[in-house]
Amino acid sequence: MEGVDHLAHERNKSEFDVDAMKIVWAGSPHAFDVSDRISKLVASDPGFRKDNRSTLSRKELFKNTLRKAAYAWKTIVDLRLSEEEAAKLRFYVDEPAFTDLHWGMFIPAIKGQGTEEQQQKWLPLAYKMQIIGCYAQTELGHGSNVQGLETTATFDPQTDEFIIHSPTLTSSKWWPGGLGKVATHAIAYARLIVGGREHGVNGFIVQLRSLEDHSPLLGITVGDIGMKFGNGAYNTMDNGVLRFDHVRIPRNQMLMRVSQVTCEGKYKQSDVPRQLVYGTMVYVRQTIVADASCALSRAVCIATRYSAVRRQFGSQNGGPETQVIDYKTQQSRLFPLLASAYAFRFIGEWLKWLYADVTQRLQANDFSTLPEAHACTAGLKSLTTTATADGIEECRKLCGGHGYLCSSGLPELFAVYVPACTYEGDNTVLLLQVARFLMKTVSQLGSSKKPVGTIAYMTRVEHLMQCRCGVQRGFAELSVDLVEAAVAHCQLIVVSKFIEKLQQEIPGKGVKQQLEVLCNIYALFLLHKHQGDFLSTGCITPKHAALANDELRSLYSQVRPNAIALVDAFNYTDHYLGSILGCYDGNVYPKLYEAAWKDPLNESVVPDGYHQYIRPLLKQEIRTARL
Ligand SMILES: CCCCC/C=C\C/C=C\C/C=C\CCCCC(=O)SCCNC(=O)CCNC(=O)[C@H](O)C(C)(C)COP(=O)(O)OP(=O)(O)OC[C@H]1O[C@@H](n2cnc3c(N)ncnc32)[C@H](O)[C@@H]1OP(=O)(O)O
Ligand SMILES: Cc1cc2nc3c(=O)[nH]c(=O)nc-3n(C[C@H](O)[C@H](O)[C@H](O)COP(=O)(O)OP(=O)(O)OC[C@H]3O[C@@H](n4cnc5c(N)ncnc54)[C@H](O)[C@@H]3O)c2cc1C
Repeated sequence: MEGVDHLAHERNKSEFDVDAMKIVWAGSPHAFDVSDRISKLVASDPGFRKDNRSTLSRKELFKNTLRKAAYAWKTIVDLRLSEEEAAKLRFYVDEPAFTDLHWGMFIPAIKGQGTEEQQQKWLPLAYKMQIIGCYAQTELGHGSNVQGLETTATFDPQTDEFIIHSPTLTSSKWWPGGLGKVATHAIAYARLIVGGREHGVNGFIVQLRSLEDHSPLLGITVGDIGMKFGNGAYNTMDNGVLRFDHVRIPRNQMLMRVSQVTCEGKYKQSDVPRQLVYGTMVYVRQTIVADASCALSRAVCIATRYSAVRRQFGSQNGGPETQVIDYKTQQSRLFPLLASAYAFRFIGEWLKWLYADVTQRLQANDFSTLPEAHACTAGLKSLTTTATADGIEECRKLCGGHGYLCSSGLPELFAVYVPACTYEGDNTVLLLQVARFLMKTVSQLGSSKKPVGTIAYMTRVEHLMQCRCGVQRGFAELSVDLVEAAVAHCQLIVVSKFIEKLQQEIPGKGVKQQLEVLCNIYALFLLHKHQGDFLSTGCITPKHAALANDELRSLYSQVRPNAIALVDAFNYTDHYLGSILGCYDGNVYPKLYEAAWKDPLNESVVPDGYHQYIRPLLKQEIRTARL
């Protein structure tokens, strides 16, 4: 029945203060207030409805996304929302759109790689959305290998301009979000050529479309790259293709914080690492880690609530069947994902601090922690997005057949989320960067440069390196093992930062105890998953492994009575979850049944095509092949 909380009996079992946990999850009382207020604002506004997405054609879907983006912007302006509130509103609108790249990459690129003068010119236009930007780095032929990009930017001292050109088909920009139909400007990455000499890849601000009639400017060929995975999903985003035919831009539209070109045609490299050109990617990778905890927690919330509602087998003397959340196999699949959602939340908080710290250091020309920041953002982006994509799929399976319905919210969440394993850096390529960082650290062991921070533990491998006098086989030859080492390194960071979080003052009855249980589940689940490595390297004995498995079972039993409360702590509205299986009141079956009849296919009792195709079949009016 509507209005009845079918999960009340579960919520009454909770052993901790859920409201206090909501503050922990949000990060602070202020952050909770903003999140709670904005999520309810979006949920209550029919202008942000999203339950019809799966029935729209691509063009209808995209036009609806443009409408929503404009409506969101009007809401932000009318309500005078702060930057923080506006970001939260775009988050809870929950639809990949050109605004992700305008706010998530175009503006950060100008802030990170533009000079003060360039920031003063372009940021006000971007903040007022008087221009709409995208981040055009990837090309048809190159994405991972940035130094392989082929677009050229040739300086013309006669006119004090750069000539941006796509010399080959494979140099066509390909994938940039927002580029296909909306962006008026791009940060385009191209090989800088001055006086016939190449100076690597740099970013350039290029106008693509007229601000009067939105038509592509002279020399610009631009369009959408076509349908992507899933029906709705990321097809609300106009990922685009772009070719330049000798497009001229003023010299002052090369982002010049890292490198400069003077009007005389003199190239100057600031005394900063060339890799600062990659700074925007580092920034986005750390935001993607926080986003992983959001995506995984959404899936876990749906699967946990539904696992408490769903009963299957186990009826005694006509009594109720067993809740599937009580099966040990369901717990062993679900609770590590619940623990991971919390673990990724806290590592996302730490990574945000690390990024802010390295940014502050860079302003003082202190590059000492840049390699660690690169390795951590690359590795943790890879680790958390892989685990989250796999976790969303596992949550779909945890919901049985109904998990495969669009009304479960899980297929759409999976289809929108999985490109995170690729964009902002293919996850394997990024792990190889971590492996390179680890190997460089190992090569420096024994020198005066002692490993600190997240690699401090590596002093303990020093003796291994000294006794291992074997021939150093090539990095490429060992890359599979090195990638595994990189994953282990990142997992150690996640566990250690979860433990550090527990050293903090955490208010609320039973809250810290619950987080300790989740931290232990996260760590012991990893130990169980990789116990072969731990046993073969002598890190643990078989007895330790058995103890760990026993403890894991005990921990699952401790989580069980608190599971619903732990996902309630995410404080997601039913609108944001977009899932009948995950609805707050657990009133699943009536909602599933009602939703089925809303499908367009049920607009008529007799389906289109019956008279043309089925009736002749049934009436044997179609000549059957001679037997
Ligand atoms: C649906 C809603 C989603 C919501 C998401 C939420 C928030 C996010 C907001 C927006 C996101 C929305 C949508 C997604 C958009 C996605 C956009 C993109 O995909 S943009 C394109 C991304 N592309 C890449 O990531 C390319 C990956 N490749 C690279 O980064 C580089 O090519 C490389 C792999 C790092 C290799 O570079 P290079 O060849 O130049 O360097 P190496 O020779 O390997 O190393 C030399 C040296 O440099 C160090 N280094 C490399 N990179 C960095 C860096 N970034 N910072 C610092 N240092 C770096 C490296 O460690 C080496 O050092 P050393 O060993 O000491 O010599
Ligand atoms: C939804 C989506 C949105 C995107 N948005 C943008 C955007 O806004 N702007 C933008 O510029 N780009 C964007 N991209 C592009 C994205 O950044 C690239 O696709 C990504 O960086 C991966 O590069 P790639 O496609 O060249 O993959 P590849 O590198 O071609 O990957 C193919 C395979 O090769 C392997 N591989 C590659 N190099 C090595 C190596 N050295 N050693 C071992 N294995 C290797 C990879 O692991 C992978 O298995 C987007 C992509 C997607 C899917």
